[in-house]
Amino acid sequence: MISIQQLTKTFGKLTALDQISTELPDSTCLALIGPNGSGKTTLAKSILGIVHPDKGQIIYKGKNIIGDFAFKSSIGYMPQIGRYPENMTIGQILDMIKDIRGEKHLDEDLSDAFSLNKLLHKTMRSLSGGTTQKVSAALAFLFDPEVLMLDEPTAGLDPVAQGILKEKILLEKSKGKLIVITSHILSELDDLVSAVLYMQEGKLLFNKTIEQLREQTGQVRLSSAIAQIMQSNPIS
Ligand SMILES: Nc1ncnc2c1ncn2[C@@H]1O[C@H](COP(=O)(O)OP(=O)(O)OP(=O)(O)O)[C@@H](O)[C@H]1O
Repeated sequence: MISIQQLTKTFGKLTALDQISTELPDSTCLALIGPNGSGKTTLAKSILGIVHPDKGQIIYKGKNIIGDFAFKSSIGYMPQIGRYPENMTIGQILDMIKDIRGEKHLDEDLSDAFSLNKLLHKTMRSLSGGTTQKVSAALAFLFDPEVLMLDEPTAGLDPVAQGILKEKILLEKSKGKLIVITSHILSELDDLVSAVLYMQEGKLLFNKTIEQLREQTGQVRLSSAIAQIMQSNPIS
């Protein structure tokens, strides 16, 4: 579980994160959603250690992880657009990252399911957007991390690859992992997420389970439930 306490981040006069306090439990696939500019990426990057918050704490296993580089080995990250050295091949990228991490225990489920072993000789420059996404997904899960942060993970993937990734996400959730997905495509989250954290203007509006959202709104589909909540609680 990750516990976020009074997390605040400003950029000049803009408050990107406004005293966010909430808990992200294990065995959860949590959707981090909200309008453009609401602070989702800033929150995700704070957990990833890319953004340094001004105030507050992010507690993982009893320790504040802000500025703690050791935590990074517990987290897998799939960026929306993966950027890799263009002249390197998929095989070289995989080998380089395995070398740097030096870990023996590898989870190659996604590499195998996406048949990346047939593409190892291809340079990153020559890959389609979807294949680059497959490499990013395979890397995020490769070291069997306890926490996964996935940014628009299925965007750009074909339906078969989307299905493979969704199955993998659900499998890892069932093993007790915390998976945080940032997405604007609510329909892709419907069969995946077990909780929703909704942000608006740097504030946390709610962090609720799917069951709570369904009970509150009477809606089965996530997109309909969120739409109903936003209509009944418009934020000016
Ligand atoms: N490095 C930065 N310097 C200045 N302002 C920033 C920086 N990063 C983010 N912001 C601002 O902080 C606010 C929150 O941005 P953030 O990227 O977290 O939003 P988001 O919810 O992820 O948006 P989107 O859905 O468009 O990706 C925005 O107003 C953004 O312009």
